[in-house]
Order: sequence, then C-alpha cells, then structure tokens
Amino acid sequence: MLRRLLCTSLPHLPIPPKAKTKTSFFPFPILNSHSIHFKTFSKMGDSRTPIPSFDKAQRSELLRALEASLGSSFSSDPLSPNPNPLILVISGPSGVGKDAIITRLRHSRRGLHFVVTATTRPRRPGEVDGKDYIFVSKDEFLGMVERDELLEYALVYGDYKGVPKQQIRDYMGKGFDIVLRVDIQGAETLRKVLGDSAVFVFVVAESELAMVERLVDRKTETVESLLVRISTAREEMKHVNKFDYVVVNAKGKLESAVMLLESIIDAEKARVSQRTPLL
Ligand SMILES: Nc1ncnc2c1ncn2[C@@H]1O[C@H](COP(=O)(O)OP(=O)(O)OP(=O)(O)O)[C@@H](O)[C@H]1O
Repeated sequence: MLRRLLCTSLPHLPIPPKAKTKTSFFPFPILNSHSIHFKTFSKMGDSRTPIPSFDKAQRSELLRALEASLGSSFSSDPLSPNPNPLILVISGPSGVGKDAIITRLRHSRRGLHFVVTATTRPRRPGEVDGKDYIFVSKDEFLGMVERDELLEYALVYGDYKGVPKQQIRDYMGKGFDIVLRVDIQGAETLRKVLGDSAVFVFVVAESELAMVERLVDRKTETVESLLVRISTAREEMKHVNKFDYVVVNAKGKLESAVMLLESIIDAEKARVSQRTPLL
C-alpha cells in the first residue's frame, strides 16, 4: 500500500524495497519484517529511516516515522491562505427581488455587513437612523462629498444617497464581507472605482413578464412610475455584460437565488488569486 502511495505521490522517487531493520537513526522500536526502509533524500542526510508497516503501527508512530524520513514535521497550519474580505455589489432592474434576496441572505449567512446608505431624505415613520439609513442634512452630505468620504453617491428624486467609505473599511477590518445594494448606475460608478476588486452580481427575473407581474403585485407603484420603471428596466438589461455573475430569481424560487448567491460568495472565497478591495 505504501509502495503504491509513494509511487503515486512521489513518482520521482525510487520505490523502496521491503527490507528488515536492525538499526535505526531515529529512536524508533526495532521493526519487524513488515517494516520498510526508505532511502532518504540527500538533503536529509544519508540515514536510513524505518517506516513501520501500516497494518502494524499506530498512526502516531507512523506519522513520526514519516516526518523523520522527510526531515521535517507535519504542520497543522491551514493549507489555504486566509481569504480577503469580499465586496459584493448586488444590482439589477427594479422589481427583480434584490431586497427579497438580501433579506434572506441576512438570515442565512453570517459574517456579512450590509452597508447602510447615507441619505438626505426625511426619515419615514418606523425607520431607524443608522439601521435603515444614516439620515443627514444636505449640508452634512455635501461635506461628506467634499471630504471624499463617499464611495459612490447620487441624487435620486431630489434626495442625495451615498455609500460611506469608512463604514466599509471598519467592517472589512473586523473581517466582514461587505454587501452593497445599488441601482445599475451606482454599480457602474462602483465598477469604475473598485474595478475587479469587487464582485458584481446582476439579479434578473426569469422573464420581463415575470418582472412586471412582480412590480404590479407589489402594489407600491402608480401607473406612471410603473411605466418609468419598466422602460428603465429594459434599458438596464443591456448592461448585464458589465457584471461578473447573473442570478435568476424565478417566481417562487427565491431560495434557489439565495443559494446561488451564497455559492458565488463561496467560490470567490476559494479563489487562488484573491481580489483585494481598493479602498
Ligand atoms: N422569487 C420570487 N418569487 C415571487 N415573488 C418574489 C420573488 N422575489 C421577490 N418577489 C416579490 O417581488 C416584489 C419585488 O421584490 P423586491 O422589492 O425585493 O425587488 P427589488 O429588486 O428590491 O425592487 P426595487 O429595485 O424596486 O426596490 C416583492 O413583492 C417581492 O416579495
């Protein structure tokens, strides 16, 4: 068995013959006829190290013998490097289910920080400052812009909205992955700022019809705003090729969309060449 193992894992080495042991360089018990002598590399000296047979020896004894043969001990340090914190940008046309996916992700996965956006919009009943949004005055917001404290910002229907850099830095420093939910224009700005150092995910419904049905069923839009959202969504669909991944959120399949997003996070964490957020 060991012969086969050596053959497979160390093909450049001669397969050691089975042999009897009389003396040992290392203080191991004298081995019987099942022992195997292994001619060590020149780096490890010219000593012959006895490797006890698999069926007779204890695992710890075998490990010590293998370590002695190789001339170094086995490390229990992780073999994969620590993954960098990830910045995940989630975007997509209106009504495709971005918020629904993010709400599920909050419950299903730990170690994520969902960025709280700063806004000049007045606080609505039930909204909590610092949780739903960071509510600031227009002057305060413009001060943040001037001090270059925002990663991205936009004027939306007369109110400013922006992503505070320091919040992202603080949470990345604590080892959190960062999730940002932005519109397509925001994603484009972030791509310019962050380049390939962040992961961009485009969420879509399974079809245009499904997306419109979802917006209608949500009952949050007037007919006018519905028409604007639909024509905007048609334009936005053309930008899909600027993203790294597409997640289809099909009707009744929210869970699958969340699982796919989690797989994307896992795959990104397993990358050999990790992205290093440019912040
Ligand atoms: N997989 C799904 N199946 C059925 N309904 C869904 C699914 N995903 C989301 N929805 C519903 O579709 C509606 C729109 O979803 P949501 O508000 O999350 O979209 P959104 O992309 O965040 O929209 P907006 O950009 O306008 O804020 C909601 O009523 C939501 O509950």
